[in-house]
Amino acid sequence: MTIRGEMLIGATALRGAETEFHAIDPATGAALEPGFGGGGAAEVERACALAWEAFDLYRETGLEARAVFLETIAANILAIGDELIVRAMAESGLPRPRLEGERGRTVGQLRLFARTVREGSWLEARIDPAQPTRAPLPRADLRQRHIALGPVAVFGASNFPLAFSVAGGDTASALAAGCPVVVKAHSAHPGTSELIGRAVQAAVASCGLPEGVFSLLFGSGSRIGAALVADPRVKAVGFTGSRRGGVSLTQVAAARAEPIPVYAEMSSINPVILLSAALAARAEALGAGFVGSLTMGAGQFCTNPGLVLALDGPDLERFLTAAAETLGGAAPSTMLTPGIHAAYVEGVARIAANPAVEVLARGQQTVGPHQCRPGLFTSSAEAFLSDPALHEEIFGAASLVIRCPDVAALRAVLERLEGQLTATLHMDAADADAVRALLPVLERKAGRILANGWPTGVEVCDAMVHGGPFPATSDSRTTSVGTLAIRRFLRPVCYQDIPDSLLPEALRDGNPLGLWRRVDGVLAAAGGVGG
Ligand SMILES: NC(=O)c1ccc[n+]([C@@H]2O[C@H](COP(=O)([O-])OP(=O)(O)OC[C@H]3O[C@@H](n4cnc5c(N)ncnc54)[C@H](O)[C@@H]3O)[C@@H](O)[C@H]2O)c1
Ligand SMILES: O=CCCC(=O)C(=O)O
Repeated sequence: MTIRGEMLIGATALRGAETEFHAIDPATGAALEPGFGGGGAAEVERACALAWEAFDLYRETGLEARAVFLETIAANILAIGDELIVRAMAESGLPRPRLEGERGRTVGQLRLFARTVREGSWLEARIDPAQPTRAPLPRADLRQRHIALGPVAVFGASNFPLAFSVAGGDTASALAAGCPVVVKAHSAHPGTSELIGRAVQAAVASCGLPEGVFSLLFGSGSRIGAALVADPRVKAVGFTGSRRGGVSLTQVAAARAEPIPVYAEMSSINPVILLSAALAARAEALGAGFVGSLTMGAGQFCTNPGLVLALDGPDLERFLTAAAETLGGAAPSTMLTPGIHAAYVEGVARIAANPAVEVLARGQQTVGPHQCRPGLFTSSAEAFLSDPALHEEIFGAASLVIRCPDVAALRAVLERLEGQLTATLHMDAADADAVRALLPVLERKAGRILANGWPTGVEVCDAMVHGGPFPATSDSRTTSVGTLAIRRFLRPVCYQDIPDSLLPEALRDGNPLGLWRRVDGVLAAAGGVGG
């Protein structure tokens, strides 16, 4: 497949007339060919018009047809072959094994949503049959299902150029829900985006779907990104990126004549709590394991463990010695973009200059451009509680260990934290009482609570929650990874006394889709009303 520097608007491919830009290979600083033309108002208008035109048809595609569409996208992505991996490596600085794994995750995610679509429980069909003789008042026939919200604007993330980008979780879950998608590509990996975009575009065509089901735009976030979110035909937004970008888009969405939901995943420092018995039993192993998670992918994971809490004492010293030793040997690795690298260097300089912070260890010196030199820092609970600057995420392999004088201080630090994607507990049996005391706090703070693991590496499955209170996300009621993500793009509709032949199939008496439905209060397997 040839990368042409073109946007994909419905079935067409065209070059944007706005400012040309190139992807940068962060490992060399060199500009990659070809150049990409950014889109403008005309392309946003066309993509949104096509998406709106496609909406009513696409949202009523049969479950099987929609599932096959998702599976076709997955097959088309695999069919691109090594060109995809080579281009993604050049545009992101990420190594081959990581990108091959991410491609597997992306394809698996699409197939998981195909399974979800076929199974149909996301329709949440509910039927309360009429009770014409009920006294004192009869009950009407009431039936509920979920329908797609409308066209969704998706912002590709820089740090997962496949799994959180053009055909990543936001796109897969929106398409699964029945929503057309307009992607605003991340300018860090436009070639990867075009390759994946063409795979989706080809699937739309071969599955006989309306062309507006998918479009891909390039260009400036504050111009076409904001214009897309402001467009009245767009009904929801999926975003993974910076806190500033996510907050700005929620403001654009809230200021519309018709405000819409923005599902922005933004910032998290993912606290890790080392409880006393666990620390006593395996401080050295914990130190090494922690650094493995911290330095994975140059620390450019939203699940990166950026904060460690433990009671001060000899066992914490053992942990710190092991972590410092492992981190001291950690090789530098290329970061995603010059901008992300500059923000990391600035963040590390800022924390290192904080008088309440000790620099415990740095990784090996960098040898190339835009490389991340990992950093490990320590401070006290007292300093953390009095200085909000210490709560800020440094996107990259940097982490702060807080020495807590007692359990009350540890709990106070937790209470002071903003919302998080994850919270991790390292515990042994003797820590059970401490865990019981902390769990209610962690439930309030985080979307996922882990025991004796590391937060990096999110499983794509039914039970996953990759979300959490602000600023982890802009809407804590859902997740951007896993099958529950489909809910973000659905809303319930109730049909009262609508004749059976006019009802959507999901709600008809004969249950032609064979769904699990709640009928007269009872969750029932395939079968007609009353059957
Ligand atoms: N939470 C995460 O998983 C995560 C992932 C990547 C980056 N980040 C953070 O974001 C920083 C910058 O990285 P990035 O470029 O990937 O993120 P970003 O938020 O700057 O950009 C993400 C996407 O949003 C668009 N965008 C940004 N601001 C916008 C605005 N005001 N209006 C409309 N669109 C806008 C961009 O054009 C891009 O397509 C990193 O240093 C890091 O701190 C966080
Ligand atoms: O960067 C955000 C996603 C992190 C993730 O998916 C993972 O840790 O696997």
